[in-house]
This record gives sequence, structure tokens and C-alpha cells, in this order.
Amino acid sequence: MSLDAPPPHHDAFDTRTDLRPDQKAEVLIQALPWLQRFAGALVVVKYGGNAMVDDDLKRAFAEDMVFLRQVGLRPVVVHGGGPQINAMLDRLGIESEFRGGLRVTTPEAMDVVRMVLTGQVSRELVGLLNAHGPYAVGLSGEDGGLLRARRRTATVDGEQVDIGLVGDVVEVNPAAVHDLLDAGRIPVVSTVAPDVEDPTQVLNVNADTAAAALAVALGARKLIVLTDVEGLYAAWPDRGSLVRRIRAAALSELLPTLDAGMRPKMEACWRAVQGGVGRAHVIDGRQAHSVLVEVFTSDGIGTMVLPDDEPTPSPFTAPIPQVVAATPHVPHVPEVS
Ligand SMILES: Nc1ncnc2c1ncn2[C@@H]1O[C@H](COP(=O)(O)OP(=O)(O)O)[C@@H](O)[C@H]1O
Ligand SMILES: CC(=O)N[C@@H](CCC(=O)OP(=O)(O)O)C(=O)O
Repeated sequence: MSLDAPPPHHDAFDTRTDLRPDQKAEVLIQALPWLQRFAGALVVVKYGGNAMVDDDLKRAFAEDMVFLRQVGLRPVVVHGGGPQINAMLDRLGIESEFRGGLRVTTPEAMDVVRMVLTGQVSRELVGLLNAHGPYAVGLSGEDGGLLRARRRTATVDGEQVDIGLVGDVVEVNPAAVHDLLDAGRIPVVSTVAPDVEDPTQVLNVNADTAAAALAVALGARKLIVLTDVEGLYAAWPDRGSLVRRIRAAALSELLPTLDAGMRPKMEACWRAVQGGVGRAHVIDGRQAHSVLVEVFTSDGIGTMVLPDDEPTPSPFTAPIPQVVAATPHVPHVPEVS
């Protein structure tokens, strides 16, 4: 290849925009303060199954992650896969229902959850990321002792109901993720986790909840949750009620009023900021490159959750995960491979 040859994505970039050269430069320059602010920042990005709408969007998501990494941030992807699990359970003729926003997980369904998350969704994302270079490494909560979970119930009409092999993260050992980040990789995490009571049993963990626990344990600057709506609506489904910014205390008052889909997501954001994550965002994953717009523009996008000046008492009974670190971690900005 000639030294003057454009980089591989040059043509694609040029045909995707009709901006003049000065406008292109302006876009880049406007990102400069944000590039400076977030240099080296660890960002946990939760990619929900409902935001994996089509191949173009998934490719755009992978580009965003590689972009973040290339400009010096340290993205960690935590993926969901609810609709993909539903599709496989349907194909196999296995009944599945949700209670209180969580899948009732029989041993038979658990095999499918683990297979789809680690063997299908994770593989696909790793492949899309690695189309750009050898960046992504997939791991599940089982790998390197990353997560341990405890069985939980769901709350339906104020009653605690059994939902089978579903867990809440009670322990995070982020060493494996730090190792990958230090090597310049992009970890892609699937949210199945061994049961703390019986490590031979794996539990199904809601991906929003797991992403928050990981963000706290990693000391992330941001948690970004991609879903299939613009953000949190205060009066769902009124599209005029999009919440742009909300503090943890106000969110904890709103949480009991939220429907099942949004509740784990907003609870995750609440937990993240209460646990020291600087900001948590819920953004529209159906909009291509929404992560770049969130991180590198002044207005941002979607709903931003900010910590309170004063800590808010927890409205939840679920445990606060313990962070386990075998050795103190000294992060460094990785070399470009
Ligand atoms: N207050 C609300 N604001 C926004 N979305 C809401 C709200 N209440 C319920 N929802 C629903 O929650 C859905 C997102 O949750 P979910 O389907 O679990 O997404 P994901 O697969 O991204 O985790 C939205 O598509 C919307 O239908
Ligand atoms: C316990 C529980 O409900 N687990 C989820 C795990 C996947 C997930 O959370 O996927 P999304 O982010 O796409 O919703 C499930 O079985 O669907």
C-alpha cells in the first residue's frame, strides 16, 4: 500500500457526510475540550438487546467504541440480549415470562440465557469491534472471578415472588477487566455470574444491574446505557416529558412510579452515581453514533443522572456489591497497538 493511501475507512467516511472541509474541521475542533476532559477516562457502556436493532446500528456502535478507545478513553462494554434470548427460547419451544422486569429463569432457560449471551451476542459484538483491529475480548461474569451473584426474588404488587435462577451482583473482582484495559483491549462483558452460595451454579443477572455494579467497582467516570427510547420520560408514554437531567434524590422519588422496563435501568443509574460514578446516562441506541454525541458534545443526549451534593438514603433492599481486588490497581493509558 502506498504511503499516501487513505486509511481503510476513508471512503466510507467521505460518502457518509456532505459537510464542507471547514465544517468537518469545526466538528472536530468542537470535540477538543471533551477529548481533553475524558482522556484516560474509564466509561462503562451498557448495550441493551433492544438497541441492537440492525446491522448498520451495531456497526456504528462498534465504531463508537473503537473511536473512544483510539482517542484515549477506556470503554468497557456490558451487553444485554433480552430479545435475542426470547427468540432462542421461542425456537426451542421453551416458555418464558418476565416478573417485575426480570426473566423467570428455570434451569432449562438458564442454559439458553448463558448460550445466547456468551455464545451469540458477545461473539457478534466482539467480531464487529475486531473488524477494526484486535481490540475486543469477550468475558462473562464467570471469567477471572469477575462477578458473584446471590439469588433474588422479584417484587410484584408488593409481594416477593420466586423467579428461579436470577441473581443480583454481590461481589465484583475487576482485576480481569483492568488487565484487558491495561493491554489496550475493549472488554465485552456478558452478565451471567456464579452463585456465591454454590459456584457450580450460574445465575442470570439483569444487564443494567450488572453494568452499574461493574461501573462502581471499576471507578468509572460514566455509565452510559443504550436503549430503544430517547431517555427517561417522567410521564411515560408522554413524549413531551423527556427528563434531560435529574439528581439522584429526585430519581429515587420517581423510581417507584416507573414501569418494569425502565426501572432496572434507572435503578442502575441511581446505584452508579451513589457508588461514585460521575454521571450516568440513558440514551437512544437507535440513533447511530449516539455514544459519540453524548460524550463529545456540549448538549449531550438523552437523560443524565447526577449525584446529589449530599448522599441520598438507599430506597432499595438489594445488597451493595463488595469490590474484591487481589492487588491494588495502578491504571495506565495503553499504548496504541
Ligand atoms: N418512564 C419511561 N421512560 C422511558 N421508557 C419507558 C418508561 N417506562 C417504560 N418504558 C419502556 O422501557 C423500555 C426500555 O426497557 P427495555 O425494553 O428493558 O430495554 P433494553 O433492552 O434496552 O434493556 C422502553 O422501550 C419503554 O417502552
Ligand atoms: C434476569 C434477567 O431478566 N436477565 C436478562 C439478561 C439480559 C438483559 O438484561 O438484556 P437487555 O439488557 O437486553 O434487557 C434476560 O434474561 O433477559
